[in-house]
Amino acid sequence: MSFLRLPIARVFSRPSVIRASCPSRLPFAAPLHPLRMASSVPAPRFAEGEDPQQLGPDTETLQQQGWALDADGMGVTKTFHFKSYFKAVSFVNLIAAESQTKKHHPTMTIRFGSVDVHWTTHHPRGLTHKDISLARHCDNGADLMGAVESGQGLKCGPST
Ligand SMILES: C[C@H](O)[C@H](O)[C@H]1CNC2=NC(N)=NC(=O)C2=N1
Repeated sequence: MSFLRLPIARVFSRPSVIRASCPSRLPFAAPLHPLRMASSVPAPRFAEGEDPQQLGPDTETLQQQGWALDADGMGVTKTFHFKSYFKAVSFVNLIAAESQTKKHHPTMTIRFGSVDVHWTTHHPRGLTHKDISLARHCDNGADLMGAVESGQGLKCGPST
């Protein structure tokens, strides 16, 4: 079978598009590759109308920048670390302003010295170019706000 000749990483990262025309199959619309069935490695699942040829490589680049794909492949998350609570909140405000402009809003969790950002698209369901582009905006904004490596962020107790 031809897929057996593909490198494992390529097989596992092959993206798929969710077919909104068949809602009863959601969220399991993407055909699972036999090798991925036994694996927990997620693959991106793009919303109807998105271009997987374009967004597949873009998503891989985001993953290389520290963004993690949700288990269902329909969202991306990253934690940004800061040396002060004020910087963390300022970063959130920066993202909030762009979100308002683009009419696309992340889920953000502010901690003492870090912010978790999660992007997904609800309508149409799945990963879209908006998620990808705003995730990139977060990376740029984090640089602007002086984000640091995880070990260097402000900490307050073991769970923060
Ligand atoms: C009408 C309005 O633009 C939509 O409801 C927007 C609002 N913000 C949103 N944000 C996100 N993350 N996903 C959406 O699908 C979404 N939809």
